[in-house]
Amino acid sequence: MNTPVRPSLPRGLYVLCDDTVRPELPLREKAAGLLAGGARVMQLRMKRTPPREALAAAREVVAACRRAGAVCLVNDRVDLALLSGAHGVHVGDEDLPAEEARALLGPEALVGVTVRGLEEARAARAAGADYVGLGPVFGTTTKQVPAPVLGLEGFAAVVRASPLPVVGIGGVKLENIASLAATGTHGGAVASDALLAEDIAERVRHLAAAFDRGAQGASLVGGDV
Ligand SMILES: Cc1ncc(COP(=O)(O)OP(=O)(O)O)c(N)n1
Ligand SMILES: Cc1nc(C(=O)O)sc1CCOP(=O)(O)O
Ligand SMILES: [Mg+2]
Repeated sequence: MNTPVRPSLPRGLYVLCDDTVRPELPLREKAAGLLAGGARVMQLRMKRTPPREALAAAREVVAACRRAGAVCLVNDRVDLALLSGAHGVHVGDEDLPAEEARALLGPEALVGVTVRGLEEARAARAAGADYVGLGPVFGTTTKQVPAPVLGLEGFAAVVRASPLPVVGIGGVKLENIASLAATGTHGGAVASDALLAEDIAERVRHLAAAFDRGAQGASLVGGDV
């Protein structure tokens, strides 16, 4: 019998293909720009797209990610992740619990969970999550987040102790992503800084390179900020 193979979450830049940022630009065009810039992991975040359109968009974006060799996760919607053949899902407090997402998607799916601190990261691990999204690291206008800004030091403290790979989110931009990476975090999630750029692909290239530079520094000095 074959053992199920779950993809690993690529390290580095994690992009959000988000319908709340620059809503006039179709998701498929956002995804095309993000992938042209070399995005290796993409979360499709649809908060304002009606269900049938969301399913069509998910199928299109997942197919584009698979052609490009990128991992595609659907935000919130386990049903859409299943129907579109996504690699997995990202869930938070207002979504299905991680255990139920895992039960529906199976052992080959990636499941990410939003956390606000270390205790929640430990609980996410116990619930079968593969990684945690930890934020908000910095202030953001993309979403009203019901939690205080962690700042780099607060974020780094959780990264050091987390039992799961951490993806930092919230206000991550070109000017701060290298410092974020220097905490030793597995990834940095970016929505507006990539999607509001005139040239999305070029911005993604710069963001990914800046993360990698910061991570390189972290590995040289042991990961402390
Ligand atoms: C990588 C990552 N981390 C956290 C979140 C936030 O998820 P959630 O708390 O479910 O909030 P919404 O994104 O659904 O508004 C995320 N999406 N991605
Ligand atoms: C969707 C989301 N979740 C957050 C959290 O902290 O849970 S912050 C956030 C917004 C991320 O967008 P931007 O890169 O534009 O700040
Ligand atoms: Mg959610």
